[in-house]
Amino acid sequence: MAEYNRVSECVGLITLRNPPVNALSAAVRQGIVDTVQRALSDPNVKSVVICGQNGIFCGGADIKEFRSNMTGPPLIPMIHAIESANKPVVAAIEGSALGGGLELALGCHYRIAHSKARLGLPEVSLGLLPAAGGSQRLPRLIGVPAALNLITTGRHVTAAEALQLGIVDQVTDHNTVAAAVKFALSVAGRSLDPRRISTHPCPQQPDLDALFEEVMQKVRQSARGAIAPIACVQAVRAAATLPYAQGMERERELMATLFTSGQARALQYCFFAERAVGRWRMPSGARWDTSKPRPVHKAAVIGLGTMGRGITVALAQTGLSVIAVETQEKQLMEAKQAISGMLERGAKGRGVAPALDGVIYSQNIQAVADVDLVIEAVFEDIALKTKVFQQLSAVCKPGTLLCTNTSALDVDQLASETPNPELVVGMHFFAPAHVMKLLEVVYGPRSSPQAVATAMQLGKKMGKASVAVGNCRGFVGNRMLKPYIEEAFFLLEEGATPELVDQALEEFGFPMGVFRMSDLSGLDVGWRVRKGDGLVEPGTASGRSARIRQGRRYSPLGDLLCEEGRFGQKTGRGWYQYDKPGSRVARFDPWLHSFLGAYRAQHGLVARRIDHQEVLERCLYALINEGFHILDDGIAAGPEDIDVIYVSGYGWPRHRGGPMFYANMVGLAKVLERLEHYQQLHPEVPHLQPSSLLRRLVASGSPPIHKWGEAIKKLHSQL
Ligand SMILES: CC/C=C\CC(=O)SCCNC(=O)CCNC(=O)[C@H](O)C(C)(C)COP(=O)(O)OP(=O)(O)OC[C@H]1O[C@@H](n2cnc3c(N)ncnc32)[C@H](O)[C@@H]1OP(=O)(O)O
Repeated sequence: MAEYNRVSECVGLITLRNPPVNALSAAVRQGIVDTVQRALSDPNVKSVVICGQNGIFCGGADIKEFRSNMTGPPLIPMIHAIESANKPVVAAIEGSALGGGLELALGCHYRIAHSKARLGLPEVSLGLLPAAGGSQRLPRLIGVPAALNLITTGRHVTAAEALQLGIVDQVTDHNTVAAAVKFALSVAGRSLDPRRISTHPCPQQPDLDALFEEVMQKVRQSARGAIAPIACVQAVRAAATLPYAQGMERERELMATLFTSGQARALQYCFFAERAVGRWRMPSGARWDTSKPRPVHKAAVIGLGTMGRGITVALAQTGLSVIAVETQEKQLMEAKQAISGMLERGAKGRGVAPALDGVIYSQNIQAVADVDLVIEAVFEDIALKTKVFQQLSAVCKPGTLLCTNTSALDVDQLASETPNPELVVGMHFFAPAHVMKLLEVVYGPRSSPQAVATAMQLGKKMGKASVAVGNCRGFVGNRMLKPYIEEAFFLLEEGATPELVDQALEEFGFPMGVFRMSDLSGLDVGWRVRKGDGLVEPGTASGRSARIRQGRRYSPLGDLLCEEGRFGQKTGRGWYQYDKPGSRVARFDPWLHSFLGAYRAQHGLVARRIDHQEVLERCLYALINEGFHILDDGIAAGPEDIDVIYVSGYGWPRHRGGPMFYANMVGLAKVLERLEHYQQLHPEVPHLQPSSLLRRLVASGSPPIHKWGEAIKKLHSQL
């Protein structure tokens, strides 16, 4: 797990070997301890180089070991032994040096990095802090403000930035190990005292208290209830104010609390879930590893409204050549200007040239004749989309993949209107499409595995968290959102206020509660859908019957606001009021509160006191319950798919792992009991009726989430 060689006669070369990322497993740590000892005791060795195999230095501690009884030598004494060595030790950093990997490098006396390497302490994103001395050494090396930035955000820096910050001593474009060996030879015999970071004091920083207060305030605000960023600030404060040994003790105490926390479990679950969704599978048995994607060199986007523009930018930024089609000349010109602006801003942020030449604009759908893949992004209307698909089928070369960007329409219905339904998949982007991480790749019963593989691969290229899901109303994300929003409306009828509901959800960790979010996205969006579903009736009806539609409880509150022209931020009025249309600061609106009072009186409803607990249970458990239906229906292959969708696209707090992980943490029996309780109180609300899968999982002893897949298979085979 760590290989030892002597090179250039007097340099001991230690190579970490643990594919794919040379994580510091027990065996690797043991290997390092043994090989360092060997190099230090060999009188022929004057200096030592540590590198990683296959172009990657080290991806940090082995995260998989965190949930087991950890064995093998601990990291801290291992790094101390390197730092206190009497021969220079040089880290040769290629690929990544992250977490424990960078902490190992900080224990070395010198660091040489390849220009393409990335370095960072991302422990905070796993609910931890750099507790192998990283929180104490980094501030001593680069100063408190820069260390706070890196440790509390977990961001990775390029080799160039690492050099500028003083994390590395040299950057090379050539063979990093060769450069490190040469460097190691040049420093052999020099005094190592100034190179032992733990012996340095932190660089002086004026007004330390004010700095920490300011950073702590910022971190608390952005953490939305996550505890690791706060512990990171506390650990760096210890580095800045205490001697090294005491700082290490503080680091250890803070880590002990984080390590066993539910948040760390949730965040580490998210890390693996994001990778697991790439290993997609369909109910037909088709899978990621047996389905070969088609090459996509040229793509097209049809319809350049908000979504089409974002999709064009996301595609062009991957280096693809894109044909962007909009039939109206004025809209085409406006879109061209907007897309160029987005590409320029994006390129500036990434320090690269904008891919302006990668996009060709056209008013004519014939321009897409030779593309490999088309994404249709016209208005959300099945008749219009069907017409576009028929045109595309006539125009495109054989084998072109036809994708529809839709948030709710029936992908299978669209596919059935084309001669090659196997080439059709949905690609549900989220606005703004070039920014938002989530992509739902929707397959119908006739979509070919190759079409799914191609869309998934393209999503990955665009940097999206791409999740393959089955075709149903609302797919996964929006289908689960419906009962969540409905419960929020019902709570208003029963006595809650938008402020109360939003506060409960925001304290839980959502960036915005349901009503602030509805004001942002526009109340008219849901209104249009409900009209299409035949649910909206004139607002004069009163009494209980006005609130039962299509045989189930219905709240017309959202419709009534729309009838008043209150569409949210864009009209300056919605569930809240705004200074002017388009402004973003939501304010209490006395009109809304007297409207709610009058509405309750008209419908004979008596307002009661509702607390945060009830808001969370009704909104979140209704959403989770729909998640169980989705799993039972085979629309999502596993709980990870649902959780990645909610964390990457719907603002579910990452430190709570996603709705299905949260249900697992709360306890399935408790979720079931609360759903049953609310269902008894509200028998006319079908989404509070516990899903049969939830019941069956509880009956089978509530297996932990990583065993749900197995349990579901077993339960289905018993049906
Ligand atoms: C006392 C505590 C001291 C230290 C604490 C730590 O060090 S915590 C760990 C800190 N390190 C990280 O957070 C890095 C995590 N890894 C990454 O960011 C990326 O994997 C990386 C290294 C940039 C490589 O990215 P790439 O896109 O090339 O590969 P991918 O992410 O798909 O990973 C490939 C497979 O490796 C598994 N893996 C990655 N890192 C670790 C790790 N640190 N421990 C265990 N396993 C790791 C990853 O899960 C992938 O496997 P798969 O089977 O596909 O899930």
